[in-house]
Amino acid sequence: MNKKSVKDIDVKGKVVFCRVDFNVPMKDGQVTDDTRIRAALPTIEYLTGQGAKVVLASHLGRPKGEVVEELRLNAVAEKLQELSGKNVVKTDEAYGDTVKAEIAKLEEGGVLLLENVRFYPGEEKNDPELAKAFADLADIYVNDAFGAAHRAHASTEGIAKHIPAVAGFLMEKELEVLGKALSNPERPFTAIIGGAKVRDKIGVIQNLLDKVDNLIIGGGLAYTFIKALGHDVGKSLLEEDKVDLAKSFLDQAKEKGVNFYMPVDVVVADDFSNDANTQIVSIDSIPSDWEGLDAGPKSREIYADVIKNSKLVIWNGPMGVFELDAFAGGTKAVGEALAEAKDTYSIIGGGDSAAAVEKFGLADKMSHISTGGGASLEFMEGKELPGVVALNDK
Ligand SMILES: Nc1ncnc2c1ncn2[C@@H]1O[C@H](COP(=O)(O)OP(=O)(O)O)[C@@H](O)[C@H]1O
Ligand SMILES: O=C(OP(=O)(O)O)[C@H](O)COP(=O)(O)O
Repeated sequence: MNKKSVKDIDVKGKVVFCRVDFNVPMKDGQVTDDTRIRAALPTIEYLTGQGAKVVLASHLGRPKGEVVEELRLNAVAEKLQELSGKNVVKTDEAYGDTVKAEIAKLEEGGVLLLENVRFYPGEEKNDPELAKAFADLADIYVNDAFGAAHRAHASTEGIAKHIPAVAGFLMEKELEVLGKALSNPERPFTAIIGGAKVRDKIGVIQNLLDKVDNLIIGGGLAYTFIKALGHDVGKSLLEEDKVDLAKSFLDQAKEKGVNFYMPVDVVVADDFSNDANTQIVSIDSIPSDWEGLDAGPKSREIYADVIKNSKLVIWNGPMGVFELDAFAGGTKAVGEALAEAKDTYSIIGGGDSAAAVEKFGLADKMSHISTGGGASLEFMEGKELPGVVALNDK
């Protein structure tokens, strides 16, 4: 990497604004998967060990510039305290005089976690004033939030214009591992794209079609493609205005010789809950008031077969609503197929996908679990990540 890292600067006694991606899955106010917090520990431990005063910043969810009580970072601070064994001061704001006063009280090696940076409208707009307000808190900026590196926001990009800006260890490691695997990919190369962020992910497919041999579409993303084939999707997740785009991807895959796989059958439910009535239906028979929440058994078999015959697989986004046991089967099947495919290099990307393999006890069987979903996809597309570009060159 041609960017400076924490090792290239002296941080002793300095206030370091360290952007991390603590956008972790939560339920009932508790952190349900701490992968992203654990992944940031090496940088935090290095900085504190060097005598820096560490000010951590993260987003959680998509509060859209407003305070959303459930998206405060208090539970994350507690989890960090437990995992790091260090006292973590938590502020209820992310900049300003109160925060400055708390930072002034920090000792060398102390850790403070700011409030969710997305409570401020300026964060996602990359407002220069907010970026300056963040920079005013610290002497040095460290970006260790690989999962948010594809976002040009005030705390991931704007701030780097004001103070020395370097990469953390997680950022470095992700770029190195992904760079190695994806610069000259082993073939057959398969991408599996699922999850719920349809708008984010559908655009990525265009570039993937020039890179991969096989493309598997699953999860909530699949229904826009099922619709593109002319089928009704009932109450399933659907981006109506992306149906034509999905249609064009189906055509392009044919032209480019990419094998395109999507579900042939799905598990539909009459309610978004574990107690819902469910049926397995072919994709041309989704009942109008039911929603598709998982891949069906035939689809799982097809996916497993493709995985078994691939040398490199990048998987981003669960195949169904795996958080509910009734709809976890498709995601589990893909995880198990990857775990069994010993000659296949498997890269898992995304907060929820990482949580899924962790939940099924398969995490140690994957070649690399990336903390970034969208970020790893954009990296794979060959796009420059704004959070990386903004850092100081070596
Ligand atoms: N068919 C579906 N309908 C609705 N939500 C789905 C469906 N399949 C998967 N999901 C949801 O997608 C979410 C993860 O999506 P996303 O954020 O795109 O993945 P990642 O964090 O791995 O990048 C999970 O919470 C899962 O419940
Ligand atoms: O969870 C994240 O992305 P991911 O779901 O693609 O892994 C990152 O924290 C970025 O979050 P965002 O997609 O709301 O900007």
